[in-house]
This record gives sequence, structure tokens and C-alpha cells, in this order.
Amino acid sequence: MSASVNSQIRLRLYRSLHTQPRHLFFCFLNPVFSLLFVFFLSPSFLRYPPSPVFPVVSVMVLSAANWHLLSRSAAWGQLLLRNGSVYTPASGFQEEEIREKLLAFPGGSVDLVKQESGIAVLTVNHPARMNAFSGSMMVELEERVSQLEGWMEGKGLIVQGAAGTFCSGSDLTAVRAISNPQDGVRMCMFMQNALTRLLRLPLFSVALVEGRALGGGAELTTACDFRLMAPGSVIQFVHKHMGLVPGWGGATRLVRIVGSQNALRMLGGALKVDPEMGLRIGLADGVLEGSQAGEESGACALLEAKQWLGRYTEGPAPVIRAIKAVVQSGRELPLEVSLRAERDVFGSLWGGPVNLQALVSKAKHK
Ligand SMILES: CC[C@H](C(=O)O)C(=O)SCCNC(=O)CCNC(=O)[C@H](O)C(C)(C)COP(=O)(O)OP(=O)(O)OC[C@H]1O[C@@H](n2cnc3c(N)ncnc32)[C@H](O)[C@@H]1OP(=O)(O)O
Repeated sequence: MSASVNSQIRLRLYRSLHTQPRHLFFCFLNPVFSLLFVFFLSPSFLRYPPSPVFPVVSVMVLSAANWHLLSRSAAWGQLLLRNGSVYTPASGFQEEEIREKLLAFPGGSVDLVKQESGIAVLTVNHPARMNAFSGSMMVELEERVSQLEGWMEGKGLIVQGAAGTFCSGSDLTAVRAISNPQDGVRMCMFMQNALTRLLRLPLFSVALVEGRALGGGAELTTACDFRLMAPGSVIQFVHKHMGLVPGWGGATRLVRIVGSQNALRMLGGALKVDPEMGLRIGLADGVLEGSQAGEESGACALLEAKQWLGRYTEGPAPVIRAIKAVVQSGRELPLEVSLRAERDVFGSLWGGPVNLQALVSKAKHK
């Protein structure tokens, strides 16, 4: 298993032990049962006089195996059960039920193209409805995030909308059909899971905002590390006008990006944030130059976004992914837990091939 995978697992283990301390209890319970088993059921104990050899050797072997298994199973268990998600079956969330329901509202697609360069492009594709998320697109988004989680060569991700506009939120046809609170909350949990996992990916992500990012579309932009806005584009949390607040995690992330005062202004006033305002309040990280109009503009914007992202994704994947991992733990974890995670990620790189190569080449940072 590669060092970076190991560090990801450890990171998740820290998260799991921090957020769910009961896992610590199971960590201790398992060895205790093993010891009881060895002492009371070993053949030497059933004989008289009992020989110490079998229990002692068994205890040693089992302890080693237990430690190995526990340190992994807690981490792997978390990987499999939570997989970076906020809501799991353990917290009463039945993902399959809402998935079925969402699939009843088809239309559009969410497309993923992974490139050799380690940069992937995720396209929200439903032009007839200004790239609004149909139910099946929500399911596809989650599937694409899973694919990206398994992509160990990935360094960067560009999230864009098809045909020159970003995304106009949920497809209102689906919204109307599931307008009861129970389904609404389940859809919101599903999307919070998908978008949280998107932001936690160990790669640098950027939302390429052309045209409009409205409602859920505005929320999607906050699930990326950066936002690049094209001239004339708008990010608008229209939720207030819909009698709602953001539910896909957009409010929580927005506060962390622009601070609570700006978030209050944006949500309270349903403000149309243009590139100039986006830069001023820290929502946008850059504005595209592209003056190109029509068909060509999309390709140009994507090229520009790739170049922009290149300054962060230049270099070997393990280092780029490690940088995102340490920033991500700093974003989410309490200080001491994050420091330990940083130590582990650091340890996975120190003395590694890239580090040794850099030492040999006597790089100067002038
Ligand atoms: C807020 C909570 C919720 C969440 O977070 O989950 C949401 O996101 S709810 C959705 C919020 N978004 C909207 O309410 C968008 C409503 N639409 C508009 O404001 C306009 O359509 C706009 C500004 C996106 C584009 O205006 P424009 O004049 O340029 O084009 P059209 O209005 O003619 O739109 C073309 C075509 O797209 C359909 N459309 C646009 N957005 C949606 C949407 N979210 N759901 C379903 N359909 C949408 C629009 O109805 C037009 O279709 P047509 O068949 O030609 O009437």
C-alpha cells in the first residue's frame, strides 16, 4: 500500500476516533476477548498441570494480529462505512432509498473526463434546463466523486457547467415532486455527503463559473477549493427567494470562505455576486480574461482554468495530494488532531523519492 494511501487511512482514523470516541472502546474490547479465549480454551490450560507455552505464544501472536487488524479495521471500517461522508446508515441515513427516489427524475448527466496530466474535468450537463440538477444527476455526481476518490494519480479537478453556464441549482421539476419535508431532508443529506466528499478529495479543485451559479449551483461552487469567475458571471444564493436556506452544506462552507458577515449579506440579500465583488469578498480566487464570445468561449475558459490551476498542480502527485491533505485536516480537525495528521503526511514524504531527489539536486529557492 502506498504511503499516501496509508496517510489517508490514518487521517480518517484520527477523524473517526475524534468524532466517534466509542470506536476506542471497541479497539480495547477486541484484544480482551482474544486473551480470554486463549487462556480458557487453549489445550494446555485444559490439561493439568497447565503449560505456559501455548497461551504465552498465542497471546503474543494475537496481540500483534489484533493491533495490526485494529489499526486497519477502524480506518478501513471508516473508509467503507463513512467514506468521507457526513451521514451513514449508522446515523439512520438510508442512502439507497433516496437514491431510488432521485433516479425517478432523470435528465442530463454529470460527465467526468480524467486526463493523463492528473487533471480531471467534471461537467454538469443539462443545457436545456441551464444545467439544473435532475435527480439522476445528483446520483451521478455521487458516482463521479467515488471515481475520483479511487483515482490515485489525480492532482486537480475543474468543475464546470455545459454550454457556457454553470448550474441553476436543483431541477425545479424534481423539487416540486419531492416537496415534502421528509424527502427534502433526505435529498439534502445525500447532496451534503456528495459535496463534502468532493471538497475532501486529495486534489486541488476549482469551480469554473461561467454564466450563472444559482441556488444549489452556488452551493456547488463552495464545494471546490477555488472559484474562477468568467466576465459577466454571477454566483447567487437565491434560496431566500425560494423560502429556503441552503441545504447542500453551502451555508456552512460559505461562512468559512467569506466569513459570517459576508455570508449574512449574501444569503440575507440573495446578492448577485459578480466577479468584481467575488474578488473583493474572497469568494472568487481569480477572474478569467476570456473576452471570446459564442461557441469558442467555453473551450477558451477551460484552457484558461487549466493554466490557472497548473501553478498549484505542477509537480508529483504524492506531494500535491499531501498538500491538499494537510490543508484539509487544518480546515476540519481540531488543532492537536490536525497536527498529528500533518506529522503522518509529512512522514509519508520525508526521505521518499521526491524528497531525496530534491536533496540531491541542491535546489535553490531564489
Ligand atoms: C434553492 C434551493 C434549491 C437547492 O438548493 O436545491 C435550488 O437550487 S432550487 C432552484 C433554484 N434555481 C432557480 O430557481 C432557477 C430558476 N430559473 C431562472 O431563474 C432562469 O431560468 C435562469 C436565470 C436560470 C435563466 O434565465 P434565462 O432567461 O437565461 O433562460 P430561461 O429562463 O429561458 O431558461 C431556459 C430553460 O431552463 C429552464 N430552467 C432554468 N433553471 C431551471 C431549474 N432550476 N429547474 C428547471 N428548469 C430550469 C427554464 O425553465 C427554461 O426552460 P423552458 O422549458 O424553456 O421554459
